[in-house]
Amino acid sequence: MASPQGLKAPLEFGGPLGAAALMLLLPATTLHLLLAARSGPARLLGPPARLPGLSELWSPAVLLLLLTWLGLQAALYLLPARKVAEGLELKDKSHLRYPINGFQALMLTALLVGLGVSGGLPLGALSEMLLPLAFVAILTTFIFSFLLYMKAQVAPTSGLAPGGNSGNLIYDFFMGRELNPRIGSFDFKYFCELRPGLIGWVLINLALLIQEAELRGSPSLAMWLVNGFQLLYVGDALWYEEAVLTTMDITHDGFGFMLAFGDLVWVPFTYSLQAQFLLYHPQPLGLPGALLICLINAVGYYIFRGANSQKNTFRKNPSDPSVAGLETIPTATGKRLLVSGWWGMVRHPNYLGDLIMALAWSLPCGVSHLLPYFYFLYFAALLVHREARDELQCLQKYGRAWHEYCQRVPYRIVPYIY
Ligand SMILES: NC(=O)C1=CN([C@@H]2O[C@H](COP(=O)(O)OP(=O)(O)OC[C@H]3O[C@@H](n4cnc5c(N)ncnc54)[C@H](OP(=O)(O)O)[C@@H]3O)[C@@H](O)[C@H]2O)C=CC1
Ligand SMILES: CC(C)CCC[C@@H](C)[C@H]1CC=C2C3=C(CC[C@@]21C)[C@@]1(C)CC[C@H](O)C[C@@H]1CC3
Repeated sequence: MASPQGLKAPLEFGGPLGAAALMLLLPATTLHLLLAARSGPARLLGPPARLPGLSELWSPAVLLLLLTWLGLQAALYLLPARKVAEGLELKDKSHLRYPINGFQALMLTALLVGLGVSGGLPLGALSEMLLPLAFVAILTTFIFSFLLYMKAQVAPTSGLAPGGNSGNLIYDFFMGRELNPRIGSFDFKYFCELRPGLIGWVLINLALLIQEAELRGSPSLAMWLVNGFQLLYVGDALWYEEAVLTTMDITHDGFGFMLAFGDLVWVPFTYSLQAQFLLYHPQPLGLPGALLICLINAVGYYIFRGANSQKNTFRKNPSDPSVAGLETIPTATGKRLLVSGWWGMVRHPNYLGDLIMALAWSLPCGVSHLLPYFYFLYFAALLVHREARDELQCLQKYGRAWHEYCQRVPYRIVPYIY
């Protein structure tokens, strides 16, 4: 297949070979982490204690459960929204419209689950189904990505992403060809980025907490902390849902296997790893330790939210009193870059806050195992890679102004270190 004109972009992730390797490695890692969390030694590295048979992985009933979940979230997405936001300008100068009702979807899901649990729904049993659920989610993601790839064949060239149209089938399948695949007003990428995976993640956490209460009489303090911190993070993402419209995932990346897998498999099944670990490996945690961990999470959240809100307010209305006094660098595009406040401390202060929170999510699991620190380690690698991708795009957008910003704010994520 010839690549459409004007869409040539340097290959990322090691090209087709790297993409093929990741498509094997990422599902295998997900299953490995789930198995390791349940095993006695809970080893992050090394072979799993045992390999599951196909009968433990495949279940039509679990597939039905997953499809019901996706259907429920799609129905909530289609409900009237408090606001409809416009995305950034597209190549053809048009703007797409997006419903802002993610937080409403979270609340309605909580209401439905609450009603279900009080009516006898055995939510704790979900914790026993995570392995087959992840397996069917992986299969579903492969099929979904194939359908997205086929849909892109009939999309107009202006609707294709800059990165996923190399002409190599494997690479383009992985990166995603179409930028904003939609049927009518239903936007698949926007829907997947924030709803089924993120809300699924907190639901899995809750199931693990309920299961722990059933097993041991009450949930442990460590389990409460992990549930509380991650619920705050997911609630925040959905409350500030509109901010996702300016992320590179929405504005730049195509929707293919990488994002579909990240949203539908990676987030719910690996981001809940700490709670999974705690169910099978209870950890003692005293009040002073818990308070210290809460403080670490609060500091991380303060930086994360402060930095994100400062940039979002500035981009929406630079004369807003909360940002009007900040120092800025003008760029040739007419946009300005903040060079004081949070964005004068490091070039990605929101990543710093996010990483501090990631550490706080692992600490309740103690220091006896590396496994619960997987999220922190993976996330540090993801943010370093993401920061390099973002800076390249900023350099292309802002040229000399970006160079000046880098000179004035030399550290990327951690002051005086990186
Ligand atoms: N938990 C997870 O798995 C993940 C979480 N995240 C989180 O999601 C959030 C969004 O992150 P991400 O999408 O990577 O990008 P950011 O929110 O960091 O946005 C980057 C963009 O901000 C603008 N910008 C950069 N520097 C400045 C400045 N000095 N002044 C003004 N604008 C500036 C540029 O866009 P422009 O100039 O065009 O406005 C740049 O492209 C973050 O909080 C991150 O931590 C991200 C990935 C994964
Ligand atoms: C499959 C690979 C390992 C890479 C997968 C990456 C995805 C898991 C992430 C890419 C960008 C993401 C964002 C978020 C979740 C993780 C993914 C989907 C947030 C929604 C998390 C909450 C924040 O407040 C906003 C984030 C936007 C980007």
